[in-house]
Amino acid sequence: MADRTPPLGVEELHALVASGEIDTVVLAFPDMQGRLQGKRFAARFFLDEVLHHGTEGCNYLLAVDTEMNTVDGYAMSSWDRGYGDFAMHPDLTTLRRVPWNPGTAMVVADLAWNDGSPVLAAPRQILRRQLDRLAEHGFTAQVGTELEFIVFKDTYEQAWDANYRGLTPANQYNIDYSVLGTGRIEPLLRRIRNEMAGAGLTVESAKGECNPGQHEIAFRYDEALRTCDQHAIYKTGTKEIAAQEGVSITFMAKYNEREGNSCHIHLSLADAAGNNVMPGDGEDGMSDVMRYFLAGQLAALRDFSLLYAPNINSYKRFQPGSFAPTAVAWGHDNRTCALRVVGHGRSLRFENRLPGGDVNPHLAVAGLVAAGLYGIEQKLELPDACPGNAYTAGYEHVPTTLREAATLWENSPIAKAAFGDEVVAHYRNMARVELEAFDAAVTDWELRRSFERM
Ligand SMILES: NC(=O)CC[C@H](N)C(=O)O
Repeated sequence: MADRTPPLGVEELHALVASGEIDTVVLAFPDMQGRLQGKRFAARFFLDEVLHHGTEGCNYLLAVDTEMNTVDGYAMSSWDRGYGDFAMHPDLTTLRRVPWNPGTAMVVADLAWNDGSPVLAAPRQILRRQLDRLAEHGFTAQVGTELEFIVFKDTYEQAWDANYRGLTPANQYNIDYSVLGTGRIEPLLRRIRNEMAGAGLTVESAKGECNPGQHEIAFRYDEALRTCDQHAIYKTGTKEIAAQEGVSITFMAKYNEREGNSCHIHLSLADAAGNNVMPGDGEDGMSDVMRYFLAGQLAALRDFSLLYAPNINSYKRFQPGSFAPTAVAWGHDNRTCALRVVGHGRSLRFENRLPGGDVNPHLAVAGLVAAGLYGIEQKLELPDACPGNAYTAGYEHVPTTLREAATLWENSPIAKAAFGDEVVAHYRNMARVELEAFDAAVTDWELRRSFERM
């Protein structure tokens, strides 16, 4: 990891503020959708006050819908409870520059109630709890997330005004792995790569993808919480850079009827010495721990789909022959399965192919860890690998709608045992709110089919 810009130290921040190089500090936390919510502080005020005492934010930030409407059904936050504050405490291990905002540093916050107790339903707290459980078994989770996105030549404002119709993608045809295709927007991709490196992320590469204008930038895996924080920073930063460049980028799971935007998540376990514990001596090259962990993924995949695919739109990706999964199956380097085992020896890991670009990484990785722990604790037996085309092999299907996923989640004993009733109810309500909003909406699909022809 030689090329990593180290996250900023507090002493260094003091010096940069004194010299005038940094004048702004963003303090933010990932919300239920994985978006960064918070405030931009004058750097001197941050150093004098916020660094020591934190700040506050309205607790409705974990109880609104995607469009920031107040909605009912959340036990921790409501009109009846007065929509008070929760505290935001900077996690200084996340302090970094964000080069796309000149003179600015950023730090991620943990949320707590006034009595100091953690906000259990906050995504970062949910992940921390599962990582603590994993640590009790002597392991850390090493995670990489692979976000795909589509670039349009229209600005975000033009896209909004056009109702997201008739936009011009940055490439006009399939540019999967095409160096010519990525070259077409290399100034944008290069800015994103270099400025993310300046924010402390370890960039690996950029490549083209199948849907016109679709690309992927890969980052090196890291410890789970760090990867998830960086995922949120990258997503926000990429949209900010796109806006500055007069273009727009979407991470939505399924923008149109062509290939969706995935966010494959890779995970391996390391022991206290940092060694990967996934490889073993058996014929399949896997350790018992890996087999249990993978069996847990299969057992909980449907119950935890809400964490991997949290929106109405997420479920439109799961189409046969699309490289997005439909089958609850695993295989060795098999891209037709929801779970793909990849790498050898030190690099052995599995990939969950369910999540789309709309995933909340903190929640999804919490799901992967909880599922794996279920497998370890129950010593679950791993079914046979799928050797061929999992799309047509008759496996159990991943949920096809948010409604199905929400019902599975709500009734899951695995979810209740791992996450607790409060967290299960909170995210069940989030799905209910989305479903009610969607059920009440008249879509352009209905208009096209019905206006004249019905
Ligand atoms: N790189 C790939 O395997 C393509 C994934 C595909 N875009 C999806 O939505 O899942």
